[in-house]
Amino acid sequence: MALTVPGQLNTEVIPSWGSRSVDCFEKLEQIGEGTYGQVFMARETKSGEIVALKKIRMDNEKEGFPITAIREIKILKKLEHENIIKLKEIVTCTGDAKDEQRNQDGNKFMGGVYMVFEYMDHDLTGLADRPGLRFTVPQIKCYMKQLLTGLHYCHVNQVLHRDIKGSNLLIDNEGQLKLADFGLARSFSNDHGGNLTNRVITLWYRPPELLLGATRYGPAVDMWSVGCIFGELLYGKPILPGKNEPEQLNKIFELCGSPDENNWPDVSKTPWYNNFKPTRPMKRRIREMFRNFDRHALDLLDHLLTLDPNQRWTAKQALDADYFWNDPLPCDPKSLPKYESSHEFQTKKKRQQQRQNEELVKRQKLQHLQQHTRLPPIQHTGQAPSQWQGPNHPLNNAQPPVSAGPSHHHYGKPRGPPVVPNRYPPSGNQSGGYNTNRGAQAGGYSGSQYPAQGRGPPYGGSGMPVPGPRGAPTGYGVGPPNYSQSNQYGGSVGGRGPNPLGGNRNQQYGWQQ
Ligand SMILES: Nc1ncnc2c1ncn2[C@@H]1O[C@H](COP(=O)(O)OP(=O)(O)OP(=O)(O)O)[C@@H](O)[C@H]1O
Repeated sequence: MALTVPGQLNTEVIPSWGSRSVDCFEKLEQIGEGTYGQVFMARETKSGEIVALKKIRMDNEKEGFPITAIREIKILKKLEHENIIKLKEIVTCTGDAKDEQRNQDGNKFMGGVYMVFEYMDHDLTGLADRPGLRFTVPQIKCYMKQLLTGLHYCHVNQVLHRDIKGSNLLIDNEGQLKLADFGLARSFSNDHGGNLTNRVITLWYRPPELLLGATRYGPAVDMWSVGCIFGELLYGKPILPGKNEPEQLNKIFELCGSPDENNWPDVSKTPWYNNFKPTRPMKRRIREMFRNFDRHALDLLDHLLTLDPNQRWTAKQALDADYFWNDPLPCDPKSLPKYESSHEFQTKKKRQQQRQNEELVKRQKLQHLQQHTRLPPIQHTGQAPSQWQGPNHPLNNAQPPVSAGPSHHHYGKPRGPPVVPNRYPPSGNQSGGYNTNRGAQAGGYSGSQYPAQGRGPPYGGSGMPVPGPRGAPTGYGVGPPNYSQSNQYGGSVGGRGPNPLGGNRNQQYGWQQ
């Protein structure tokens, strides 16, 4: 692969791409399963290097190679930055149907096209789901800073990610965080019509302008998602877990206040405003809900979760926030503890296994009860614990079955139920007063307000998932975003003067030593 200086665009074409076979790799285990295809951990046979292979799903493609994959490859080829996942090469496999059958569970790959990525030990959702794991404040600052630095680089280079969420933030055991899954990303440099799809970004992380039907938008959409991730890291669980689009908007308005011409000039011009405007004014409650957060954290959160996309902080503004320049400073990524690998796919699988075990134990107990109810009680003394009652038994570990949060794709249907038990340890305000149990109707919408499914513009009131661009590429329009491209994203990440605590904001956001 041609080398470029990190932080610069890679404009060279790599001629060898696609010329190698996937047979150069040995499949180790599956680490991801997405809308897009499966992801495997694999070893390159010759060098022994561990990589991640993402199989490009072709089964639904009548029209050849999927446009989303072409976009992802094109965008990733041009981005070169330490906080963006590195696409190393593309490999192919021409296995026939018989081979595919035979290799289904073996260590060979089936036919198709694979993207070869550098391997990352965790994704943020998988890592945060580890029982007993507690992120420290310097650690949260460290991850947030890397997320913002990577995103700033994307935006400077006129790329919108459009699917920022925990499972797309990969972390290695050196503490490096990298943005991944550019399947919904798009370059907005040569578009001049502003007709982009609004059916992007996983529901819980989707900004109000998209939910209100905007098709002219810019980097601010990613910044809303960053706000949701930040809130989640501090609060310990997703802060806006809507079940469907109307409920999502309602949750946003309950937390951020209802939009009006004062706090969001021109909101009434968004395509679906009249369908979804709240029936009563609602107060902005971020500072009240999260009142126990550190004031700098609260200030950053407040600026990220700003309703008006034009007033929402950019990645550069966020990197300049006092939060990152006051004690405790972000830690050096290398100083972070090393954890056993954890990907959302695996933690979910483990949980599923645990739930199955619990079910089995329940059924066995019930059977046992049924068998013995008519017998005199027996005293069990000195008996070894059964395989279901040992110290590692799930019942003894008392872990509630948890939903992994929304990581299913984009089109309005988050993975997992809406009420998600706390998956983070307390690191901010645990008694912050944010009531996730408030129902969709609590916020002033009348249920009848939504057009019936299939009628009218936006969403059916039923909360049914809406087909999205991966399934229907027609959703992608061409045209520029309507946000101003003036200097905001024009330069390198500069700071705003010396860090009072010794760091220098002009030094590319260097780490605390
Ligand atoms: N380079 C990598 N190293 C390690 N794990 C990875 C890598 N790339 C992806 N994964 C794992 O695979 C999962 C799915 O990958 P990715 O998001 O790229 O696929 P997708 O099909 O677009 O999934 P989704 O539909 O959830 O967005 C990630 O959440 C992550 O856990």
